Amino acid sequence: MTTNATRPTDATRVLVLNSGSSSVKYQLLDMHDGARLAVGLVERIGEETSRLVHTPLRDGGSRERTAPMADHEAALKAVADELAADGLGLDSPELAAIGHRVVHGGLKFSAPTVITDEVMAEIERLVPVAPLHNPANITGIRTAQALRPDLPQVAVFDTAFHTTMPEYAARYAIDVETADAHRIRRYGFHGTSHAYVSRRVAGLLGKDPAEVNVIVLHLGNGASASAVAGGRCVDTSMGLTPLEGLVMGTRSGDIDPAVVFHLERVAGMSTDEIDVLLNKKSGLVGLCGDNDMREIQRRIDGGDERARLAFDVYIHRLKKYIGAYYAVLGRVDAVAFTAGVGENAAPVREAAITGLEELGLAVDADLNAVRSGEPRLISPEYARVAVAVVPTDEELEIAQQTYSLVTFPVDQ
Ligand SMILES: Nc1ncnc2c1ncn2[C@@H]1O[C@H](COP(=O)(O)OP(=O)(O)O)[C@@H](O)[C@H]1O
Ligand SMILES: CC(=O)OP(=O)(O)O
Ligand SMILES: [Mg+2]
Repeated sequence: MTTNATRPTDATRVLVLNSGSSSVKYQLLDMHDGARLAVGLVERIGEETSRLVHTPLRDGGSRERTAPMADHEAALKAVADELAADGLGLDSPELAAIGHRVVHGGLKFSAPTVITDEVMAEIERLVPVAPLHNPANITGIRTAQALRPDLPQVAVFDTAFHTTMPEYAARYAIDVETADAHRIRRYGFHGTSHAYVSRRVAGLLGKDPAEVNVIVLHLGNGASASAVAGGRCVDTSMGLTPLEGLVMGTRSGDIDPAVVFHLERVAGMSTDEIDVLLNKKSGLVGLCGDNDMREIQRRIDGGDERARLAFDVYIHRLKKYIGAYYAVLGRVDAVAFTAGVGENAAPVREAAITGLEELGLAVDADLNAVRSGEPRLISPEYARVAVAVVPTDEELEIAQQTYSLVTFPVDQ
């Protein structure tokens, strides 16, 4: 569908869809006053135990619906039903646009983009380098287009924030012609979160983003680190795909690439089997059978050695990236933890920073133990470098970028 869709005059609401490999997070916001009207999450899409938790914020309280949702289309239709039940349906004339998180935008998209046939074709072309994510994003866009063909649909790309990386950080040291022919380079992901968190940290320090150097640690199911100098990304741990870098829930992060040849030649595994091994059966789940940090902490408390080893491998990798990005930045003003693990797992934060005192880094045990949804400092006052916890808000960032694009369109 080639879209001529424009924002209905006076419409100020934006629906944001963040479609993950097996989940959809969504928010409906009124950009006129910044009010959140509804937030929700569909988990375990494709399983018998799919669950939708919908929270209409005007009335408070959550509604939970547990029902098998075979795919993302079914999940999005269930979301549309929940919104409609609160009089916030997708048919509302107050809806100005729908904003979509799109994980891989390659090099073409360094800014939010109104989705046309050409944009869709590019997102589809990138499926092989974001196999867990772009297909879900595409289904989200198609389902939303079918429900509201008249509305502008906007893509906000995870890769966009990283397009400022210098060439020497983005290039792999492989044959240049081969790399260029196949567009092989570091793209980086979670950019919307890295951008949002690095800005919020500057605010927390009472400084302008242009003045501060920050290491952002986005630790969710997928995890990545980035080095942000004066508001611009200068390096990040994910690469051509979201597989490189930190140890994640189910992904290995960095390994010797020769492991792949070895598994093919010696273990007789197919390329597809190795892909599944590294993306879905590795990381924390591969090391100890669990990918949820809460469960891993419970097991460690009970003396479980495999969970302890998984935790130690996770922390060791995290420390290596903090050290690496410290060196890349030269001067660091703050290290910021974000996403599910970074925001909630105090033992992860403590273990990652312990031993880095010579770098000016320390965590105050009492501040680290505080549970809060607000951005906050957890370093002692004497520390040279601030350590912060900053809840990420990819949906708010996507809503703001979507709304400003449909309100003040730029030539694309
Ligand atoms: N209270 C908590 N303590 C420790 N870890 C948590 C807690 N809550 C969530 N997590 C971790 O956060 C992960 C989900 O993070 P999230 O950022 O929502 O990931 P994603 O967006 O990739 O789905 C869970 O798998 C779990 O490991
Ligand atoms: C890019 C990526 O890994 O995203 P997520 O953490 O949502 O899986
Ligand atoms: Mg996430």
